[in-house]
Amino acid sequence: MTQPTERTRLLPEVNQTPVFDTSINRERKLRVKQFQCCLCAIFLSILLVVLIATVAYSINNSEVPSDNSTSGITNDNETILILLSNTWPILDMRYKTQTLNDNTKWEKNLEAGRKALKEKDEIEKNAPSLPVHSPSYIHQKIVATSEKAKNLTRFGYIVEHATRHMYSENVSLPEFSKLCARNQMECNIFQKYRTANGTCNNLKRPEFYGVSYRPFRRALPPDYADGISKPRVSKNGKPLPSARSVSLMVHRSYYRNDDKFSVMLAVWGQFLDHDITATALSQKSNGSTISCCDSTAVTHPECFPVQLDPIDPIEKYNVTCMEFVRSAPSPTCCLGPREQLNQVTAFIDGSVIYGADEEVTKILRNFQNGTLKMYVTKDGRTLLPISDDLNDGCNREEQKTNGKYCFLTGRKLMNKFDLSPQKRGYFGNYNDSINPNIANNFATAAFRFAHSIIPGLMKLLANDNSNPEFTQMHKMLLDPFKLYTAGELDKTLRGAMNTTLKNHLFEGTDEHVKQPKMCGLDLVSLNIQRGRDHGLPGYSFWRKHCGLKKPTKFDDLQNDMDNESLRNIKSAYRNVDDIDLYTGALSEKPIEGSILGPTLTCLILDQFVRIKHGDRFWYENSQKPQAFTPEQLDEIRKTSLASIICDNSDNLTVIQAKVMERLNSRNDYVSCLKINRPNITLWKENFSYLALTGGSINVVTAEEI
Ligand code: HEM
Ligand SMILES: [Ca+2]
Repeated sequence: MTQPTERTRLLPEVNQTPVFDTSINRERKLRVKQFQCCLCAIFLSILLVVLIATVAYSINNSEVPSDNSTSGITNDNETILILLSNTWPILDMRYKTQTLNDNTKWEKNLEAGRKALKEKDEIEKNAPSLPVHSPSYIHQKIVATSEKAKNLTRFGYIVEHATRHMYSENVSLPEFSKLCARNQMECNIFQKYRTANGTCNNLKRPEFYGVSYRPFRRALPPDYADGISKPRVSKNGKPLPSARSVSLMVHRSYYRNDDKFSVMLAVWGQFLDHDITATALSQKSNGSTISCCDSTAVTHPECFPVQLDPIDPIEKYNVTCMEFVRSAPSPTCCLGPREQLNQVTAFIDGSVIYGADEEVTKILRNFQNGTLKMYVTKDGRTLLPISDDLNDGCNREEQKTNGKYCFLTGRKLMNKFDLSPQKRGYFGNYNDSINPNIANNFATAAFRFAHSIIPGLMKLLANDNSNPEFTQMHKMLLDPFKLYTAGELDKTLRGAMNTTLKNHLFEGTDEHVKQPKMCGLDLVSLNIQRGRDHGLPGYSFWRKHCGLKKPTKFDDLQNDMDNESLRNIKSAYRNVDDIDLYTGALSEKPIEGSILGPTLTCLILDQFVRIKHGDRFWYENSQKPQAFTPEQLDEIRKTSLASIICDNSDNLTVIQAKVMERLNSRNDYVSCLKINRPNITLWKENFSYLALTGGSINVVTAEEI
């Protein structure tokens, strides 16, 4: 059976009847659903810029919080100057790997890898799976890993164990001239549209840069306990403090309602995140989940459960261990340390909507008027299609009552890095030497900063905005079927635009302490544990990477963190180099007026610079044949998330123009009819281009750089 993915499992053409009505592919009047892929991707890009701009806006324009005694701010100008003095994007540090090629020299290593895979498959037969619909089950299912990823990561497993064998045989690494053998791929330089999997975007590295199903980029060499794949340990060789202890000790609840932004900012952020990162998790060879906390059963080699201290508040609920399965090893073309697999394209190309490879794209499309398949509710409204897996953790009636899943950069910098959208004209800084691939640190730590701004309660607002209802965020997230009821979609949209974000940088939810029985999972612990699983070096090394002062002792961080955070960090960790990136970076004093400290600013900026400057199909680029005309670009610039929401909601008639900002007198309701929209008639397909090339394909052969 195909594995579900969070993104899009469609009903197959025949005979699958989930709990709810199957779809009749009917078209509905809504205009936006008919957008072509490229258009939607552009809108995504613009909205990304809005997101960054919003964060950036906060960096320069927010009021300094009144309670500086706890949060403080970092020395803004000095930090910005340090950041600016880096060469951007910041150079990745290379490290040694050994090219895999047909050379039989490696065959015995690969043989050892294959043997390890067989052994794993054998152990797995007796290792338990998780109970369907337990929180961890849902977690493993929604952190979706596709069938394709599963098969690829099996090769990753072989490579990892081949590397281990090579090391154990004490084979010395010979000098190498290039990191990996590069296959040569032929690309059509006249290709007007992006490919679904990102290939041929970069003509120098057509099958690697930005492409889906490739390993995450390493900005710093990994720090594994054994140099190959075992999760990071303390500098003194002992285990690190448990991720859960760090979560409880350092990530204290520190609520301060941020009244500037609405939950829509986070909703958008997460949507964007899913366009650029999706880490493959380990699963059994038959695709089932892996349970790690049953001490009486066989332990799966990919288990890395979070240990709990006897004093943990969860203990009283008889929970002694937190489920955690490692991310799957990515196949690489080299023998070397373990890498993780990004299942999606690094470009902001709408892969979250259309799929990140050709096969998925085909499954999703109607092949009629450029429409996607949709689910049509009884009352004729269209929603996303339903998963075809009854056990995907969501697709169940009982889930309705059983929602147990519980989880809780400044304008100056933006301008400097050309991250702001142009008001007119083209963006001229495409650079084919830039590797846009998503950094492991970005997916695993830096961009997860936003987990700290999600409120526990969501407002639901009916038409007249009176009598708000409240629902717990985690319940709402796992109850998509509520949207089948007329009015619920609009209530949820209004709620997201009218609930303000939390700004608890030193994140931690009341829930993860008070209601652990409900959760069994704590997102902060997962983030920390994930960083160790991926061998992310400690926080201090990332400071150095960003040009900031690398601490050699805890007290060196006195100016960078507030007293309480530093005190807690000191009591949690033994060595300053042990501090996890997620914890250290979130504990930094924010740059004045921002919610992000310097390390997060640096890592996030670096990634977005790469995504924009390294994308040949960026909507503002002037390269032909894909370039838009200046007139088309002007139309695109009229798009806003507000107009998209107006067009796709059921009966929303008024909206604030800046939906990611709170409704207020300067951002008040306006009629949906008054919101600007692009004139899409400028996109009437021009076939003369095909006629010009006579339908023939000009091929450029990719070179090595
Ligand atoms: C209600 C809101 C959210 C929930 C419940 C949630 C939950 C999760 C969970 C369970 C994971 C996987 C944890 C692991 O096992 O390692 C995850 C990963 C992640 N989250 Fe969130 N998240 C939310 C919002 C956000 C937002 C707003 C952002 C960013 C703006 C974000 C960024 C990320 C990133 C980058 C990852 C790694 C994704 C990957 O590579 O697979 N999340 N989140
Ligand atoms: Ca993408």
